[in-house]
Amino acid sequence: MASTQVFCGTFIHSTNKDPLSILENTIIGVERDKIIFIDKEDKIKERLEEYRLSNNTVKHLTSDQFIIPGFVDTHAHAPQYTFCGKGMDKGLLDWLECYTFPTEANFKDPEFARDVYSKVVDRFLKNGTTTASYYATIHKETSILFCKIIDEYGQRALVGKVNVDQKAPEYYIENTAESVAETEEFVKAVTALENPLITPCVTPRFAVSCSEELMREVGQIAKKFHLPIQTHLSECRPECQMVKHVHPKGLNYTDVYNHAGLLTKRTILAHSIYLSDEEIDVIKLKGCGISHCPNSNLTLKSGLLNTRTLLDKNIKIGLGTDIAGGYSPSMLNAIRQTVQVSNTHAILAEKDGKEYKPLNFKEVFRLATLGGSQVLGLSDVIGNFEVGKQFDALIIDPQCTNSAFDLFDSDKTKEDILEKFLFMGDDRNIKSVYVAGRCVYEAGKRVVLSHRDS
Ligand SMILES: O=c1[nH]c(=O)c2nc[nH]c2[nH]1
Repeated sequence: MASTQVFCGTFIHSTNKDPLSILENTIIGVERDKIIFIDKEDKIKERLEEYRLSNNTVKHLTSDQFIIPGFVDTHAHAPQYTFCGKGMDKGLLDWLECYTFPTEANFKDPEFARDVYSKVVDRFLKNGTTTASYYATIHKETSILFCKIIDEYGQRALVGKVNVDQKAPEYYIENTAESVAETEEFVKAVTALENPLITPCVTPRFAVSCSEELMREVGQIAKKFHLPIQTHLSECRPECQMVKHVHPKGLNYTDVYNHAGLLTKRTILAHSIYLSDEEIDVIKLKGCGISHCPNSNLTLKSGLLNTRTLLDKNIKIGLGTDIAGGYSPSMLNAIRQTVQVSNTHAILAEKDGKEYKPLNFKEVFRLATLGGSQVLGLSDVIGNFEVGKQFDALIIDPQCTNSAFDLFDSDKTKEDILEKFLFMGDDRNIKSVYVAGRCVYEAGKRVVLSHRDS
């Protein structure tokens, strides 16, 4: 069985019960894209015989290295990568007008789009993001081109052609009927790529820039083709006020989406900071997931999501970089900023004489992997290491050349080393990136291998 590989060493992942489960001296067998066995290393001989495999199929990690699941970025605006790290002086609504809409308008041009989109996917893979839920732009053709680029690189992704039919500049607005028709054409074109790793995602930008009719119509497309939906919800106070003004029927922000049929088990709601208890109940009832994007929320001065409260209510939560509201395309940054936002809640609570249990690094590691897979409706497929799931994984090398951090004798356990990597590591410590069992990136060199090369 030439397409079977066996990885041998330490694996660290999360389960529903345990945010950090460390499997030492372990072997994981991967046939094509799927995990076919997980066993102790002392069973290697039996397993190789059972599957008629030679020793050459075994990849032994060094004693310092370990394997974790690939990161899942639940919210990223791919076209905004061009101004990532710039333009952090404004709040959301001015930022959209000043930087975002003018930049996204450029994606009408396929040459420009190809260059930027290739760099985004390359960067995300280098940073260990094996799955991303991307927003493209309003342009159908270059949104399809983006999917073809993701296909070439072998990343797993949800991708949305964005819908905007109001409250945007004239140069970046669609006619409602055209937006709906092009969304369906986009869905059909992406489906025709026949890449099981790429899912079209219905993407009404947010309630400010979408009419009720547009939201209803694209909601119907999601229903007809059984697709996920992504949008923004309650990101900052001026935006929440604006929604009341634009949709004046007296509904709260969440109900504006609910009445349009946009809240489903496969809806990804970015931000969701200023929700009332009633809104949280609706989100729970509908089974939607929330993408927490702390870098963006701090950079655009939007607010501080109370992740602990939502987790206590069993709402699905994943993390997002939200480039370029967030200035970093790395999920390691999203992990760190999630911890900092949670700590800020604890500081504020203490000031008010209240108790607040901030998230620890293990819980946040789970949000960046398994949590993200739940938010994207992919928890049967990815998120951790279980027999039957696909092998999306990162080989972490804490002792690589130019490592971003140092280890000391006091760093005794794999848990210590994972913690250091999550807070101090960077892409130099990510040695290899696997998506659906394929190595799509090796440190220092890109391996462009799509699923079609099998
Ligand atoms: O962070 C954000 N980025 C965006 O591009 C956007 N559009 C609507 N709402 C948004 N929020």
